[in-house]
Amino acid sequence: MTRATEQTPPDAGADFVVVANRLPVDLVRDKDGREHWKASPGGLVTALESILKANHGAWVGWPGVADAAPEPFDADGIRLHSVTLSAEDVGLYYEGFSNGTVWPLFHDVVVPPEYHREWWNAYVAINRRFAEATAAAAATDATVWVQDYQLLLVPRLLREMRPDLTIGFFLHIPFPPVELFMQLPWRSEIVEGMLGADLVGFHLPGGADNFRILAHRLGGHPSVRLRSTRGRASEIRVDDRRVRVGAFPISIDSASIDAAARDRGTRARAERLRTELGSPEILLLGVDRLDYTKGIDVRLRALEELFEEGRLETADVTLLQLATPSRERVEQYQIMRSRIEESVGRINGSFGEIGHPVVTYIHRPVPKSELTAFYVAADVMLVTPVRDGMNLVAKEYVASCTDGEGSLVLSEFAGAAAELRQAYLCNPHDLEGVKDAIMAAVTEAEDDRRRRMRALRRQVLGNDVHAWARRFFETLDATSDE
Ligand SMILES: Nc1nc2c(ncn2[C@@H]2O[C@H](COP(=O)(O)OP(=O)(O)O)[C@@H](O)[C@H]2O)c(=O)[nH]1
Ligand SMILES: O=P(O)(O)OC[C@H]1O[C@H](O[C@H]2O[C@H](CO)[C@@H](O)[C@H](O)[C@H]2O)[C@H](O)[C@@H](O)[C@@H]1O
Repeated sequence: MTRATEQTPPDAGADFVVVANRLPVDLVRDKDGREHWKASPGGLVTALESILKANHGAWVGWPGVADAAPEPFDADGIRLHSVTLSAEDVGLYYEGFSNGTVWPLFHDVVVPPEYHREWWNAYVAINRRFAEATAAAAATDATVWVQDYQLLLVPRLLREMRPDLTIGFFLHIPFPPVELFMQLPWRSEIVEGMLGADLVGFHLPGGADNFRILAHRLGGHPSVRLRSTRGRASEIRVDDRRVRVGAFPISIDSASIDAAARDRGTRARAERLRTELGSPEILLLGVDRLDYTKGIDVRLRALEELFEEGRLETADVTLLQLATPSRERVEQYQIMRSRIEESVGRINGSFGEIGHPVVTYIHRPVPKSELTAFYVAADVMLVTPVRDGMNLVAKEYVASCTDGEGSLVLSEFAGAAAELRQAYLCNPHDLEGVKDAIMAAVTEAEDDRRRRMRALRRQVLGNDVHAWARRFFETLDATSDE
């Protein structure tokens, strides 16, 4: 990787810049070629909105379609800077290196990662493009927060271009064990890229530990553990700099989801939904991007066996599975989609009645209000990923259980399991264990179920996404004061 050249800060620029693969709005191109913007209000936007507005904030990201090159514009007080990606860039950098190499490698190699020099070269070039756009958007001494695995090289590139900046980096997906990470042909470049930040954040302490070990093994950078009242934190020495490393588990806008779930319209929609689904005694729910990490296949297999064994009665139980389309041009996603749709067909063929499938499967996004009604309607939420950075769906479900009813079956391999200890935890690789967790969630005494949900709600309502952003910034501020 060649060094980036130092740049002069722009006269006017933002004091706070978020850099993410995607902008907080998506450009939508109609069939007739017309373009319009659609808000994509993820949790990150909600968490950072007030900080962005108060600090002349800017957001640098890809508008979501190939070859789009809109000029910078303001949306709700935030300056949006688009990074243009050609169709070839999308194929090599986004679908290729980001989602064909890093995503499976960092998710415990649940499908084989592919290592292609052409993908890597494009990843380096596009990371440089993001860094250049950020360097041009940031005011002197600004704070920049780089997001996620698509931009692992940006912190170092940006530091080389703009040494005046304070740089934070947060990884939203797991950081893998040393033995797996060592497969990566460009492992040193990736670690050095991340070490360009002043603060590197992970969801879990284990990810931070893995990173610290790799920084030493690959770059010879020593580290020390810091005393911290809230979890473990470390500091890595990189030449004359100190890079802080720590765990910052992300959350949701708990209060607003709680309020949306209490809304009369939402509750009425939830009632109607249950009727439309045939008024089942027990409504199971799954909500995921259609991704091979999410374990949709695991829960379908568990359900099929529970029906076959007669432990669940098909007359009483129905599953609503929302599987929103994701990364559809990546082969492993196509393979997983076929497998899931085949299972849904087989289960309904074996156990459904005319007009009453036992699995209702939706493969398209639904509006947020509809999703909240799904959460309110469900008796049991099934979250069974084989590996997941956090899983916000699990927390959203808990925030929606405003009457204290509802049970969460949660994989131990989701980041959320570290906080949601009172869920019905299961190992997604142990099918009998998953079946037992579902049965416990369905059959446990009401008092016990309510006790679990009370504890889960205390956790989720007491630790929201605003607290997450605050903790990250306080730590980042402390590093720049030292
Ligand atoms: N509005 C809407 N949001 C969705 C839909 N499907 C998933 N989501 C949201 O997408 C997010 C998924 O986050 P998470 O569970 O952490 O998994 P991720 O997909 O790997 O980021 C949650 O905030 C969900 O509410 C959908 O169909 N409609
Ligand atoms: O942008 P896409 O390729 O369509 O993918 C959507 C996002 O998926 C990933 O989400 C992760 O972040 C969540 C919040 O921290 C976390 O709960 C979840 O476990 C992760 O999988 C990805 O990291 C994002 O960059 C994508 O935008």
